Amino acid sequence: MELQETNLEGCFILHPKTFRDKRGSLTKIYHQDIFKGLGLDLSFKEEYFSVSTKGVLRGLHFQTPPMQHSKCVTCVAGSIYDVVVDLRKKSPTYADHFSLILDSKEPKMLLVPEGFAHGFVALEDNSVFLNRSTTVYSPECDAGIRWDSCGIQWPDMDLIISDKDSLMPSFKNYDSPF
Ligand SMILES: Cc1cn([C@H]2C[C@H](O)[C@@H](COP(=O)(O)OP(=O)(O)O[C@H]3O[C@@H](C)C(=O)[C@@H](O)[C@H]3O)O2)c(=O)[nH]c1=O
Repeated sequence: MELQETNLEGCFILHPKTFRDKRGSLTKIYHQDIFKGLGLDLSFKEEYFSVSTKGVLRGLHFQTPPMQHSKCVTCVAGSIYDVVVDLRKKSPTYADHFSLILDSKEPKMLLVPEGFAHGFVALEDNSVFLNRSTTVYSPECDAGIRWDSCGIQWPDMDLIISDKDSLMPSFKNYDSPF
């Protein structure tokens, strides 16, 4: 596993090892000791996946204290345009974002630390997003900011957005707790 820094401190791209043979491939996306060796001593508490049609935008989401979490996200089928926004008020990159394409052909993960909002757009039908978090889901602490309020250049396509996400506060009207 290789760790690649991004423009946002504490947010990393992880390049897992993929074994390929005539049957297909096998990719190891989590190994506790390897993560520890990379300085990622995280205790993951929950994991889930979602399936999205092309054009579905989910985000920008995070959990507020005391249920804030780090997470490790990837795409195991199809492809997604994945984005994080730094909500840490004291960070030199506060309000900045980072984006990358995650897909199953060349597996990568994004390590999203506490204090970041996260979202993505599915670039293909049946894109499968996999999320592992260091706290469990808390409806009370489930929060977000509007996808189009952070200066992100989203892919130019017809977007499908939930009512919940459409009604999120804008970045400038949100008082970040981080
Ligand atoms: C995220 C989540 C949702 N749910 C429920 C709540 C709701 O009824 C249904 C769908 O929830 P949402 O609309 O919030 O799902 P979704 O928009 O896919 O939420 C996800 O978006 C991406 C961008 C993230 O970064 C994730 O952390 C998560 O917030 O699933 C859980 O029970 N547990 C969970 O962990």
